[in-house]
Amino acid sequence: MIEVKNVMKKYGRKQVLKGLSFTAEKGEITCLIGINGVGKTTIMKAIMALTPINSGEILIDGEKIRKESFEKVTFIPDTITMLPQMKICDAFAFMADFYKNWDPQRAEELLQFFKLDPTERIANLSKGNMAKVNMILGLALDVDYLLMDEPFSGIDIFSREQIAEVFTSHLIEERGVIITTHEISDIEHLIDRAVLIDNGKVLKEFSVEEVREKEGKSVVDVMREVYRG
Ligand SMILES: Nc1ncnc2c1ncn2[C@@H]1O[C@H](COP(=O)(O)OP(=O)(O)OP(=O)(O)O)[C@@H](O)[C@H]1O
Repeated sequence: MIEVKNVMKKYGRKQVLKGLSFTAEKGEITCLIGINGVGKTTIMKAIMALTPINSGEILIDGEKIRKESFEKVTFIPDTITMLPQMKICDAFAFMADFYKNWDPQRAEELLQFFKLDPTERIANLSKGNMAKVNMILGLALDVDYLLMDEPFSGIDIFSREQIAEVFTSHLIEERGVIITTHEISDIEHLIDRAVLIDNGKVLKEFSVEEVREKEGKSVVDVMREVYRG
Protein backbone atom coordinates (compact mmCIF):
# COMPACT_ATOMS: atom_id res chain seq x y z
CA MET A 1 0.00 0.00 0.00
CA ILE A 2 1.15 3.56 -0.68
CA GLU A 3 0.15 5.93 2.12
CA VAL A 4 0.35 9.67 1.66
CA LYS A 5 -0.20 11.28 5.06
CA ASN A 6 -0.85 14.93 5.68
CA VAL A 7 1.71 16.11 3.13
CA MET A 8 2.57 19.80 2.89
CA LYS A 9 4.60 21.12 -0.02
CA LYS A 10 5.63 24.64 -0.94
CA TYR A 11 7.38 25.88 -4.06
CA GLY A 12 8.90 29.14 -2.88
CA ARG A 13 6.05 30.92 -1.19
CA LYS A 14 3.38 28.98 -3.03
CA GLN A 15 1.73 26.31 -0.87
CA VAL A 16 0.77 23.59 -3.35
CA LEU A 17 -0.10 20.68 -1.02
CA LYS A 18 -1.88 21.64 2.19
CA GLY A 19 -2.06 18.49 4.29
CA LEU A 20 -2.93 16.04 1.56
CA SER A 21 -3.69 12.41 2.47
CA PHE A 22 -4.82 9.32 0.58
CA THR A 23 -3.95 5.65 0.18
CA ALA A 24 -3.45 3.49 -2.90
CA GLU A 25 -3.68 -0.30 -2.64
CA LYS A 26 -1.84 -2.99 -4.53
CA GLY A 27 -4.07 -4.66 -7.14
CA GLU A 28 -6.06 -1.45 -7.64
CA ILE A 29 -5.95 1.49 -10.03
CA THR A 30 -6.20 4.73 -8.08
CA CYS A 31 -6.80 7.91 -10.03
CA LEU A 32 -5.81 11.37 -8.78
CA ILE A 33 -8.27 13.82 -10.28
CA GLY A 34 -8.03 17.59 -10.32
CA ILE A 35 -7.74 20.58 -12.61
CA ASN A 36 -4.43 21.70 -14.15
CA GLY A 37 -1.95 22.92 -11.58
CA VAL A 38 -3.67 21.38 -8.55
CA GLY A 39 -0.52 19.42 -7.63
CA LYS A 40 -1.05 15.93 -9.10
CA THR A 41 2.45 15.67 -10.61
CA THR A 42 3.94 17.11 -7.42
CA ILE A 43 2.34 14.28 -5.41
CA MET A 44 3.88 11.66 -7.71
CA LYS A 45 7.28 13.33 -7.54
CA ALA A 46 6.97 13.46 -3.75
CA ILE A 47 6.17 9.72 -3.60
CA MET A 48 9.30 9.07 -5.69
CA ALA A 49 11.35 11.45 -3.50
CA LEU A 50 12.07 13.55 -6.61
CA THR A 51 10.94 16.65 -4.76
CA PRO A 52 11.26 17.25 -1.00
CA ILE A 53 8.12 17.70 1.10
CA ASN A 54 7.89 20.25 3.91
CA SER A 55 6.00 17.98 6.30
CA GLY A 56 3.90 14.85 6.45
CA GLU A 57 4.86 11.31 5.61
CA ILE A 58 4.82 8.98 2.62
CA LEU A 59 5.03 5.22 3.17
CA ILE A 60 5.36 2.38 0.68
CA ASP A 61 4.33 -0.94 2.21
CA GLY A 62 4.73 0.68 5.62
CA GLU A 63 8.25 2.02 4.97
CA LYS A 64 9.62 5.43 4.15
CA ILE A 65 11.09 5.67 0.66
CA ARG A 66 14.74 4.62 0.48
CA LYS A 67 17.11 3.35 -2.18
CA GLU A 68 15.59 -0.16 -2.16
CA SER A 69 12.08 1.26 -2.68
CA PHE A 70 12.95 2.03 -6.31
CA GLU A 71 12.88 -1.70 -6.98
CA LYS A 72 9.23 -1.63 -5.90
CA VAL A 73 7.90 1.53 -7.47
CA THR A 74 8.44 3.39 -10.72
CA PHE A 75 7.26 6.68 -12.17
CA ILE A 76 6.19 7.09 -15.80
CA PRO A 77 6.27 10.84 -16.47
CA ASP A 78 4.06 12.49 -19.08
CA THR A 79 7.01 12.95 -21.45
CA ILE A 80 9.56 10.38 -22.51
CA THR A 81 12.97 10.74 -20.90
CA MET A 82 14.99 8.88 -23.55
CA LEU A 83 17.22 10.75 -26.01
CA PRO A 84 15.36 11.54 -29.28
CA GLN A 85 18.08 10.05 -31.50
CA MET A 86 17.76 6.65 -29.77
CA LYS A 87 15.87 3.85 -31.49
CA ILE A 88 13.23 2.05 -29.43
CA CYS A 89 15.58 -0.96 -29.18
CA ASP A 90 18.38 1.32 -27.90
CA ALA A 91 16.05 2.65 -25.21
CA PHE A 92 15.24 -0.92 -24.17
CA ALA A 93 18.96 -1.80 -24.07
CA PHE A 94 19.57 1.26 -21.90
CA MET A 95 16.82 0.16 -19.51
CA ALA A 96 18.22 -3.39 -19.39
CA ASP A 97 21.67 -2.00 -18.50
CA PHE A 98 20.38 0.41 -15.92
CA TYR A 99 17.67 -1.59 -14.10
CA LYS A 100 18.11 -5.10 -12.81
CA ASN A 101 14.32 -5.55 -12.67
CA TRP A 102 13.86 -4.84 -16.43
CA ASP A 103 11.88 -7.70 -18.02
CA PRO A 104 12.89 -7.98 -21.73
CA GLN A 105 10.16 -10.54 -22.50
CA ARG A 106 7.48 -8.25 -21.19
CA ALA A 107 8.93 -5.33 -23.19
CA GLU A 108 8.85 -7.50 -26.33
CA GLU A 109 5.28 -8.62 -25.61
CA LEU A 110 4.17 -5.00 -25.27
CA LEU A 111 6.06 -3.95 -28.38
CA GLN A 112 4.16 -6.57 -30.37
CA PHE A 113 0.86 -5.71 -28.71
CA PHE A 114 1.28 -2.05 -29.70
CA LYS A 115 2.62 -3.06 -33.16
CA LEU A 116 5.70 -0.86 -32.78
CA ASP A 117 8.87 -1.17 -34.85
CA PRO A 118 11.90 -1.47 -32.52
CA THR A 119 14.18 0.21 -35.12
CA GLU A 120 12.07 3.40 -35.15
CA ARG A 121 13.79 6.45 -33.66
CA ILE A 122 12.16 8.11 -30.63
CA ALA A 123 12.27 11.48 -32.44
CA ASN A 124 10.18 10.11 -35.34
CA LEU A 125 7.38 8.62 -33.24
CA SER A 126 3.87 10.05 -33.32
CA LYS A 127 2.54 11.42 -30.03
CA GLY A 128 0.44 8.28 -29.44
CA ASN A 129 3.33 5.91 -30.20
CA MET A 130 5.63 8.00 -28.00
CA ALA A 131 3.11 7.56 -25.15
CA LYS A 132 3.05 3.81 -25.79
CA VAL A 133 6.86 3.50 -25.74
CA ASN A 134 6.96 5.60 -22.61
CA MET A 135 4.45 3.28 -21.02
CA ILE A 136 6.44 0.17 -22.03
CA LEU A 137 9.53 1.63 -20.34
CA GLY A 138 7.60 1.60 -17.05
CA LEU A 139 5.46 -1.51 -17.52
CA ALA A 140 8.42 -3.74 -18.40
CA LEU A 141 9.99 -3.01 -15.04
CA ASP A 142 9.14 -5.68 -12.52
CA VAL A 143 7.75 -3.41 -9.82
CA ASP A 144 4.77 -3.59 -7.45
CA TYR A 145 3.65 0.01 -7.95
CA LEU A 146 3.42 2.14 -11.08
CA LEU A 147 2.86 5.88 -11.00
CA MET A 148 1.68 7.23 -14.35
CA ASP A 149 1.31 10.92 -15.06
CA GLU A 150 -1.48 11.62 -17.58
CA PRO A 151 -0.97 8.44 -19.64
CA PHE A 152 -3.97 9.24 -21.86
CA SER A 153 -3.32 12.90 -22.44
CA GLY A 154 -3.42 14.23 -26.02
CA ILE A 155 -3.59 10.88 -27.81
CA ASP A 156 -6.19 9.62 -30.27
CA ILE A 157 -9.08 7.33 -29.37
CA PHE A 158 -7.57 4.16 -30.89
CA SER A 159 -4.29 4.59 -29.02
CA ARG A 160 -6.29 5.33 -25.88
CA GLU A 161 -8.28 2.13 -26.36
CA GLN A 162 -5.09 0.11 -26.81
CA ILE A 163 -3.55 1.58 -23.68
CA ALA A 164 -6.81 0.96 -21.81
CA GLU A 165 -6.62 -2.70 -22.86
CA VAL A 166 -3.20 -2.94 -21.20
CA PHE A 167 -4.73 -1.57 -18.00
CA THR A 168 -7.18 -4.47 -17.82
CA SER A 169 -4.59 -7.14 -18.76
CA HIS A 170 -2.24 -9.40 -16.78
CA LEU A 171 0.44 -6.70 -17.20
CA ILE A 172 -1.23 -4.67 -14.50
CA GLU A 173 -3.35 -7.12 -12.50
CA GLU A 174 -1.39 -7.63 -9.28
CA ARG A 175 0.22 -4.21 -9.20
CA GLY A 176 -0.84 -1.00 -7.60
CA VAL A 177 -1.27 1.82 -10.09
CA ILE A 178 -1.66 5.52 -9.42
CA ILE A 179 -2.59 7.60 -12.46
CA THR A 180 -3.38 11.26 -12.81
CA THR A 181 -5.86 12.90 -15.09
CA HIS A 182 -7.82 16.09 -15.53
CA GLU A 183 -10.04 14.28 -18.06
CA ILE A 184 -11.78 11.42 -16.28
CA SER A 185 -14.60 10.47 -18.65
CA ASP A 186 -12.40 8.41 -21.01
CA ILE A 187 -10.91 6.24 -18.30
CA GLU A 188 -13.65 6.10 -15.70
CA HIS A 189 -14.39 2.42 -16.45
CA LEU A 190 -10.76 1.44 -15.75
CA ILE A 191 -10.26 2.83 -12.29
CA ASP A 192 -11.02 1.32 -8.88
CA ARG A 193 -10.56 4.35 -6.63
CA ALA A 194 -10.90 8.05 -7.26
CA VAL A 195 -9.19 10.78 -5.26
CA LEU A 196 -10.64 14.23 -5.90
CA ILE A 197 -8.13 17.00 -5.21
CA ASP A 198 -8.60 20.73 -4.95
CA ASN A 199 -6.76 23.56 -3.30
CA GLY A 200 -3.96 21.32 -1.99
CA LYS A 201 -6.26 18.84 -0.25
CA VAL A 202 -8.26 15.70 -0.91
CA LEU A 203 -11.94 16.62 -1.11
CA LYS A 204 -13.17 13.06 -1.47
CA GLU A 205 -11.68 9.58 -1.84
CA PHE A 206 -13.96 6.73 -2.88
CA SER A 207 -14.39 3.31 -4.45
CA VAL A 208 -15.77 3.82 -7.95
CA GLU A 209 -17.68 0.53 -7.95
CA GLU A 210 -19.21 1.11 -4.52
CA VAL A 211 -20.48 4.56 -5.49
CA ARG A 212 -21.82 3.16 -8.76
CA GLU A 213 -23.61 0.23 -7.06
CA LYS A 214 -24.88 1.90 -3.88
CA GLU A 215 -25.62 5.39 -5.14
CA GLY A 216 -25.92 4.82 -8.90
CA LYS A 217 -23.41 7.60 -9.53
CA SER A 218 -20.51 7.90 -11.95
CA VAL A 219 -17.21 9.57 -11.05
CA VAL A 220 -18.31 12.59 -13.06
CA ASP A 221 -21.56 12.77 -11.00
CA VAL A 222 -19.54 12.77 -7.77
CA MET A 223 -17.14 15.37 -9.21
CA ARG A 224 -20.08 17.65 -10.03
CA GLU A 225 -21.35 17.37 -6.44
CA VAL A 226 -17.95 17.88 -4.85
CA TYR A 227 -16.51 20.61 -7.05
CA ARG A 228 -19.70 22.57 -7.66
CA GLY A 229 -20.94 22.14 -4.09
N1 LIG B 1 9.52 23.18 -9.78
C1 LIG B 1 8.53 24.04 -9.54
N2 LIG B 1 8.79 25.28 -9.08
C2 LIG B 1 7.80 26.15 -8.79
N3 LIG B 1 6.48 25.87 -8.93
C3 LIG B 1 6.17 24.67 -9.38
C4 LIG B 1 7.16 23.68 -9.71
N4 LIG B 1 6.52 22.56 -10.13
C5 LIG B 1 5.19 22.83 -10.08
N5 LIG B 1 4.99 24.09 -9.63
C6 LIG B 1 3.66 24.72 -9.40
O1 LIG B 1 2.96 23.90 -8.49
C7 LIG B 1 1.59 23.78 -8.87
C8 LIG B 1 1.24 22.32 -9.04
O2 LIG B 1 1.92 21.80 -10.17
P1 LIG B 1 1.73 20.30 -10.68
O3 LIG B 1 2.53 20.15 -11.93
O4 LIG B 1 2.01 19.37 -9.57
O5 LIG B 1 0.16 20.28 -11.01
P2 LIG B 1 -0.70 19.23 -11.85
O6 LIG B 1 -1.95 19.04 -11.10
O7 LIG B 1 0.13 18.02 -12.13
O8 LIG B 1 -0.97 20.02 -13.20
P3 LIG B 1 -1.24 19.46 -14.70
O9 LIG B 1 -2.59 18.80 -14.68
O10 LIG B 1 -1.22 20.69 -15.52
O11 LIG B 1 -0.12 18.52 -15.03
C9 LIG B 1 1.43 24.61 -10.13
O12 LIG B 1 0.91 25.88 -9.77
C10 LIG B 1 2.82 24.74 -10.68
O13 LIG B 1 2.99 25.95 -11.35
